[in-house]
Amino acid sequence: MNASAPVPAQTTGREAVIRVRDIVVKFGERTVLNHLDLDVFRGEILGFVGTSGGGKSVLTRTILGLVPKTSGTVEVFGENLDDLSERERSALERRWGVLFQQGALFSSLTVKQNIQFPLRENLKLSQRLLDEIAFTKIEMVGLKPDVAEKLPSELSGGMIKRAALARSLALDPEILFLDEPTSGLDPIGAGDFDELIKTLQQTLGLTVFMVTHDLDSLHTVCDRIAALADGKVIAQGTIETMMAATHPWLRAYFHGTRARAVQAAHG
Ligand SMILES: Nc1ncnc2c1ncn2[C@@H]1O[C@H](COP(=O)(O)OP(=O)(O)OP(=O)(O)O)[C@@H](O)[C@H]1O
Repeated sequence: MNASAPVPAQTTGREAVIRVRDIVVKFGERTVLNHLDLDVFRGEILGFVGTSGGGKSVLTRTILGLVPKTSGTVEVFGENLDDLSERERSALERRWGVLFQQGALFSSLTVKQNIQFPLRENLKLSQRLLDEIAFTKIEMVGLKPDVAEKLPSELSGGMIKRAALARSLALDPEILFLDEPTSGLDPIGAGDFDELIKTLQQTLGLTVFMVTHDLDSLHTVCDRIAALADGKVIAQGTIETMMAATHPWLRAYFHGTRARAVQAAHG
């Protein structure tokens, strides 16, 4: 780990399912991630916060292999992603699910077809089994069965998020990546979605990497938080650790007006 963000004692000895080491990502002259280290431990919900435009999505996309890095390593399930053959890489990718910020459902496909898309791409299953799985996932994310035949344009924002979540769960992943899952939802919808994430983590044993700005989510669902500023993880630990941190951005974020209101609400 870098000197500014030592791994807290309570996390040592746990299995890191994602291990990011010394990652540098540059776009032209601009360095977005600057020798960043991060661990995500099995079974936890890690909330990833940071300055706006600081590189949270870039880190997520780097872990997923969607952004080329200048240097550093990403290990997932103990495998260095750079060392994998194409076949090994596809097998590993089937073990994670991703929920992008806008849901990113295929607009011309029904919810059922969207959920079945990754299944068809990766497995050879009968239509009966495909339907059974789609309906299980729809139920799992708290949607009614009649949503199966609807197009994304016929759904509310909250339903689209749930449908996209159902698709990201199609292949029974062990890790779930969520990019600002509650953005665009009203507070009640956001609270319900947080609760759903927590329930899924507990019932499915998921490890969750969640980029968020939502202080309610950090308080209610995250086991641990990591904060990004100046291209590095500047602090990590529980919400109490974050609140005790002295970095100016962390102080502003965790002690601002909005933060005080949220703390009052969560006792
Ligand atoms: N493909 C790209 N090419 C060039 N610059 C990029 C690219 N992707 C991201 N960036 C830049 O990298 C920086 C970090 O972007 P990123 O989207 O990761 O920030 P973020 O922390 O997720 O921000 P926010 O909280 O506002 O969503 C931004 O300055 C962005 O413009």
